[in-house]
Amino acid sequence: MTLKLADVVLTYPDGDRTLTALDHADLAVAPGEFAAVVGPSGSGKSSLLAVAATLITPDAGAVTVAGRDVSGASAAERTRIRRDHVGIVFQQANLLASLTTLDQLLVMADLAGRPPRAAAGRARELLAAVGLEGKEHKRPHQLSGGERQRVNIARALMNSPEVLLVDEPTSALDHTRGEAVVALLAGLTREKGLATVMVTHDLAALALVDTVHTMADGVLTHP
Ligand SMILES: Nc1ncnc2c1ncn2[C@@H]1O[C@H](COP(=O)(O)OP(=O)(O)OP(=O)(O)O)[C@@H](O)[C@H]1O
Repeated sequence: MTLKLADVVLTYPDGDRTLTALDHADLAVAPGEFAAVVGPSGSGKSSLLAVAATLITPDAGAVTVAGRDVSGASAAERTRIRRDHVGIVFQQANLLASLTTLDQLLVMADLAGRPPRAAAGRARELLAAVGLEGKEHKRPHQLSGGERQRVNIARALMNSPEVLLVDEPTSALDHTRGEAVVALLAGLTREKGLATVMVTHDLAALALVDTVHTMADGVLTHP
């Protein structure tokens, strides 16, 4: 399994009580598997992604990312694991307004200390793979919402992650563009052997995933 959460418990302080956001959650995603997590607002879906992304350390349980046990890892080790093995796609593209499409991707390689020449080749390849050939020199305001989300996906793949975590990728898009973005994620997951987890409210998106996990009050149930 490329991504594995075992018996994960996560609580947040809530006044003089604690709120259980993840209640003994288990999740296993294999290479090339496209998994969806659905559930009502506040049920713990974003918390699950944050734990899988090593952004939050749970109170208990084990988290394995790309074969690395991150449970006991230091903050610096977690940052390195996240940078080298995890791609994260948020709801809003969060692109840097002044940068071209190509530079949005090159920044990622630069942060990871990769040589610029190889990075430029990879960035162009990824932009072609997400259907953005010819848009390399456009800035975010010159792109449509769907195109910005494609840049976001290409950027998340820049450092060749094994795990791709995607939070509500279609929420800012109309139905047709949303469907195209999910189809793109499904294709990339298979082609690149990614372990992909997508949180979604979009029932149409579920037609293209392999597994649907349901979250309710912090409890994750499996197909
Ligand atoms: N930093 C935090 N501090 C305290 N409580 C939090 C924090 N983040 C989330 N929560 C609470 O934890 C629970 C799970 O939140 P989470 O954001 O994971 O749910 P979600 O399923 O992603 O919701 P949505 O679909 O609305 O984004 C909620 O009750 C939320 O209010």
